[in-house]
Amino acid sequence: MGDLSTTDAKTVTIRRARTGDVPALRRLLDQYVQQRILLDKAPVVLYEDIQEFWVAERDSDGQVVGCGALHVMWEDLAEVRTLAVDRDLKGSGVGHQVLAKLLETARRVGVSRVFCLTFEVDFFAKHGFVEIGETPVETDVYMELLRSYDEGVAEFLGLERVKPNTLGNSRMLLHL
Ligand SMILES: CC(=O)SCCNC(=O)CCNC(=O)[C@H](O)C(C)(C)COP(=O)(O)OP(=O)(O)OC[C@H]1O[C@@H](n2cnc3c(N)ncnc32)[C@H](O)[C@@H]1OP(=O)(O)O
Repeated sequence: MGDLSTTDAKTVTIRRARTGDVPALRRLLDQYVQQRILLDKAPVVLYEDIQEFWVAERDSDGQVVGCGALHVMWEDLAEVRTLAVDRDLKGSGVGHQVLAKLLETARRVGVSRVFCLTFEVDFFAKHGFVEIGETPVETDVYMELLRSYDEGVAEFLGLERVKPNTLGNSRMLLHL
């Protein structure tokens, strides 16, 4: 057989992440953390969060070329995190496939609203996310969320101590 066509080389399968994917997740993150596009996550955090992650595995060679995570914050609320596609494959539809899977997962677990913090406003808007200002929870839920040790929840709440991490990002919300 000859070389794979360009289309075949970009065909991926979206599957749940496994612990063995952590080095590949790190490689994907490393492409974007230095420019402060994505927040860094230590390997231990990736292992702890592995059950939240989905990956895009390239069919032609089994390489992980995309990832994304869904973090549930409250009964009706989750956040899309760490959505990343290998630099060489950007614009091939992989990001949309991973995000679609995260939103399907959100529906399945019973969440009705999905938050994200991103520079990629147009990309998320294609899936119905809209920019928001205030943190979209009632005061009693806000007070409960303050009890979380999770940095992402602190960013969602807009706490001063994490604001340097989030400068320039847009806060977006999708109603499923
Ligand atoms: C909450 C968070 O995690 S925020 C962080 C988001 N991540 C980042 O900013 C990290 C850096 N960026 C990335 O990793 C990626 O660019 C992402 C995740 C933002 C988007 O993933 P990509 O795979 O590049 O996006 P994808 O290709 O699916 O769509 C982008 C555009 O590519 C083009 N495209 C989509 N499919 C194809 C295709 N088959 N062939 C050619 N072009 C295509 C389209 O123009 C598409 O635009 P559309 O929105 O009008 O459909």
